[in-house]
Amino acid sequence: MSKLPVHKDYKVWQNSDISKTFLEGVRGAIPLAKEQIDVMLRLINLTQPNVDKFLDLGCGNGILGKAIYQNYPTAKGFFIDISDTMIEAAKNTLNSDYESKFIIEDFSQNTWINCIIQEAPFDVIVSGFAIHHQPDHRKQQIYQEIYDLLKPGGLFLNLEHIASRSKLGETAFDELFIDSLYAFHQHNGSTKSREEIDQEYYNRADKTANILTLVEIQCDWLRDIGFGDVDCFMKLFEIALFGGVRAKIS
Ligand SMILES: C[S@@+](CC[C@H](N)C(=O)[O-])C[C@H]1O[C@@H](n2cnc3c(N)ncnc32)[C@H](O)[C@@H]1O
Repeated sequence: MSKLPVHKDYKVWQNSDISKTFLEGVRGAIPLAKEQIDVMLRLINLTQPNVDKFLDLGCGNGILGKAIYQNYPTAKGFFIDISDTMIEAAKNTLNSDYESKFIIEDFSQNTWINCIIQEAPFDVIVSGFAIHHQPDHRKQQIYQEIYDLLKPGGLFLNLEHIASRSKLGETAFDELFIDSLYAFHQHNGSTKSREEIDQEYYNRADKTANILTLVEIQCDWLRDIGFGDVDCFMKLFEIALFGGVRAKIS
């Protein structure tokens, strides 16, 4: 069973042990992680002939932004995260190969905009598994803030942990994730049993910080804000890649 402290909100990520546990023991076990990034890049390629500036919100170690650089190596990337451990990891991931700016900031308050507004507009804004810690009214405000930071025609993609519509979907997701974690840890030489992994999964410190919402509802919020081409582009049980394009004429 996990010995990490239990937090009730997104500030759980400011605990460096929790951030490290995610980076070392969970990120690599996310099912279909490579495919999610491939689909993200495909959508960026289809909508953005050029990417001058992108933002990775709740960047962790910068895995999503790093993928964008593969196709747009001259882009300027901005990486925001509340955790200094994560920002350090992002700096290490990206070295000095690319033009990057790293900002420690909390997007739970609308004042986060002040740290980045002078760099707007962005061609692309991505976020991975970060916004779901906010209550629904704040999620909607964040999506509006993201819309305002995009150029007309700019793309927002959220790779996110979303709610299941059914108990079956929830159970299938949990079982898949535990199998994937078990395989990942075995591959890395761990002797933990599947039951131990199962216990850690259900007792993990950041689980109580999740505020999951159906992807259909979140897509409707994006449409209400004015995003076009809104879609859930990929979904595997409780993992969804969804987003839309800021209207070209406002
Ligand atoms: C599950 S990790 C995902 C990291 C990365 N996006 C990825 O795909 O691997 C969630 C990240 O969101 C960050 N985060 C959560 N709430 C935040 C907030 N209110 N402001 C800024 N960053 C936040 C955490 O510190 C953490 O790095």
